[in-house]
Amino acid sequence: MLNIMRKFLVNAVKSSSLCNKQVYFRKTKMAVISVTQQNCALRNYSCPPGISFNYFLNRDVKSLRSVINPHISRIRNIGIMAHIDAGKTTTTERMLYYSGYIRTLGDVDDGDTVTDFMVQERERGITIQSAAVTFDWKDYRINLIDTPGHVDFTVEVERCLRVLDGAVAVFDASAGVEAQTLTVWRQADKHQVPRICFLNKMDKNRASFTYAVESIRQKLKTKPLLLQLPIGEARTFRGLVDVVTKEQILWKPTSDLDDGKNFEQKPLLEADDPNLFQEVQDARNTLIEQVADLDDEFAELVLGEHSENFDLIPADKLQSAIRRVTLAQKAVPVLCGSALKNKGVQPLLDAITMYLPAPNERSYEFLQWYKDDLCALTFKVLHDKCRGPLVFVRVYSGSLKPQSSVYNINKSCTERMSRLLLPFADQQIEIPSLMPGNIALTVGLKQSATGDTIVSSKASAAAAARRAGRDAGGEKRSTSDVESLLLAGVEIPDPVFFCTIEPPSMAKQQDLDNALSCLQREDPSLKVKLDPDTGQTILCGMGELHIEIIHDRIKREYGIETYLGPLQIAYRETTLNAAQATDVLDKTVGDKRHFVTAELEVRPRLGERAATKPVIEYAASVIEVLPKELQGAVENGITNSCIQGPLLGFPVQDIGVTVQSLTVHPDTSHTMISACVSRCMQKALKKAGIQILEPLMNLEITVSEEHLSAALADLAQRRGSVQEIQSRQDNRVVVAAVPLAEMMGYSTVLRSLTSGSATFTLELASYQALNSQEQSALLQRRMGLV
Ligand SMILES: Nc1nc2c(ncn2[C@@H]2O[C@H](COP(=O)(O)OP(=O)(O)OP(=O)(O)O)[C@@H](O)[C@H]2O)c(=O)[nH]1
Repeated sequence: MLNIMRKFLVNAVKSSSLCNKQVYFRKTKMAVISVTQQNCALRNYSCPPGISFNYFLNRDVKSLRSVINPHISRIRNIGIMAHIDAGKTTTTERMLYYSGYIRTLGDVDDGDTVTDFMVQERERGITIQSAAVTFDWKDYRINLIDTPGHVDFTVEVERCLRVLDGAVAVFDASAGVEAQTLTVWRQADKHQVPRICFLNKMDKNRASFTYAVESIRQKLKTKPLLLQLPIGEARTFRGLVDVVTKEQILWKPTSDLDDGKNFEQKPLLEADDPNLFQEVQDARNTLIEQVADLDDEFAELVLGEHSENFDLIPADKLQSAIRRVTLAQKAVPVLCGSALKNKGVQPLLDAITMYLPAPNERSYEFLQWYKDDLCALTFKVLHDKCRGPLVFVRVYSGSLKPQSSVYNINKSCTERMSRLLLPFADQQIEIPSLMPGNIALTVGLKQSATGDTIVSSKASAAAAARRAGRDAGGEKRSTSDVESLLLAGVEIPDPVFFCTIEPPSMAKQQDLDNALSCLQREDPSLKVKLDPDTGQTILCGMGELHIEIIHDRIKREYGIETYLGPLQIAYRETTLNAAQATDVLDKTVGDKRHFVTAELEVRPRLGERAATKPVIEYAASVIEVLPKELQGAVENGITNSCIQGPLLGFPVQDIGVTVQSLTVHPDTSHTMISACVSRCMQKALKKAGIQILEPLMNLEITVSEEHLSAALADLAQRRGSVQEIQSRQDNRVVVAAVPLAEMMGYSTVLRSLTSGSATFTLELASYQALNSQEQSALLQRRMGLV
């Protein structure tokens, strides 16, 4: 019955070896995994041999299966997002504990949390993959996704955001808004995800509620609604006051167990603390005014019967109005606490159910085309050695059933799904169906990759495509246009680093290819290609940490010891000038003569921002006579020639192309047209002269005053230009632009310069032209001359 509950990828406990080469390690305390077999059994990471799953269930872990498909209004699909180290995993762990799904509190520093289950996550104390867990809080089903904070895994955050209805942004209350918070906040804006803010780490020495709120207001350009005030700060932090109800919540340790389960909730009286009482009174009045400004229904109530005395405004009316403005993304509720010290997480859970939307309160354009047919999105793939790929799906409409066939629009294939599982905390429960709004794991889908759209059949995809086509305002669209309307894709930024990867022997090449294709299905930001000159496999990633983790996973999960070549920068090429070229192709294959002449002009598109696809135009004389079906062949030829630039083989970007003349013999195949156009393009690009572009990064370093000058001196040697130095509490934040080529191994250097006290984030800003000296030095290096 419960035979499918097994934790995936949890051989972590068996491993205690450490990766020697570390790009990013957070804590010295994390040096060795300390999860013992005994811990493992208690935490139920996996089922040890000889012990049935019932063994675990019969102990006091909450029964998980009372309601498999709760009413949609009772579901919350929530993400936890933040800058690295803000405390997402610790907060998630507390949520699972207070909701009764785990019986011991895990700690990221001890490497035994539920959601950071990969070996690398536990060793390093960082989240790499997003993890989805399901639990119930009061009468609500919460599907929660803990996302990574490190900038190399931003794509992972974005693809999760698509399937979320709401998010909790976690902040370190001593740091306020940090670099990566801004990135994930922008992503959440893009996907229009309503949010609440949780100011974590209120127990830390330099924690400041006021500072953190101010930084949210200024840097995120949003309206914070203060729903709580802290009682005490830093060492004295001991509780909160609920501004809406004016109740104080004080955590009191009972005996020697301070797990935060016990707290006292009672009205705050003036006699308790007159200053705090007044502060709460003022905060409530401000909150009421703020909400009334944003919500007409509440404004009527405030201006009508309660205009004389805000105290009489019922808490539930204020809560409903806060919910409306949060859902409309006009403002963001702010709560506070300390996950590590077990304070503030239960009110946060209440706020999630109270203020964040249910799936049916969100509007998704594509739903109208599916009506009640199945529409689901895959947002994560894991590979389980026994069960094959496990694909996380979110159902938007219709329902999913095990032992059924589904159609994958992206891959244009029908697949059979064998089982459906709910990822309840660290167990998986088999379920008979999955209804709209809910999230589950599927077993059996072999082709589906992260980001695919799943429907019930090819016919249902075609019906949705017809409806989408009709809704396009009568405008005629191609099948591919309509299909793209049906899919909610995630833009994947181009990788900035690459390196060669080689198996220990040729015999292992096939295994390596299989491992890489599995990893690519899990992680669309990982690109793998073949070097056409050397035949070597090239791994392209979002950063040093990304590539290092992939290398490590190939070794641990697939048992292949690979060799990585030196990490290289993914440069780009563009043209310096405009140039024209002509080409003629005249080939007879069998009894068919293929004849094409092409004349093209290429030119730089100045001011364009990393437009990887060339902008193609046609001379009037060409467009008048060129049949639509040949246009595709011409454009393929142009686009393909931009994949590898003529100078160093890097992609060509920011160019415009005009097809000035084209003659095609009637029997000519499309492949021959593309080949001729492509050759013509290569000639034109060479004539135009190539300029190499290098990735320019936004760098943000948080460093103490004491180490500021050392960090700045080092930056100057790296062609870095400092744009701003901000103050963040006692620290300085240096905002700079630095070429990526100068940042290799920066974490090690910064660590030694600042005795490990500084942190930094690096994010692609743009591409900049190398000057002629730098360009010729690079050419010489690439040709092995220096
Ligand atoms: N003082 C204090 N430390 C905390 C608190 N919450 C988390 N931490 C610590 O902060 C560090 C980071 O915690 P995590 O929960 O891993 O943070 P995260 O945001 O999940 O990190 P990534 O997923 O790697 O981005 C760990 O050392 C935690 O013990 C808190 O409330 N107070």
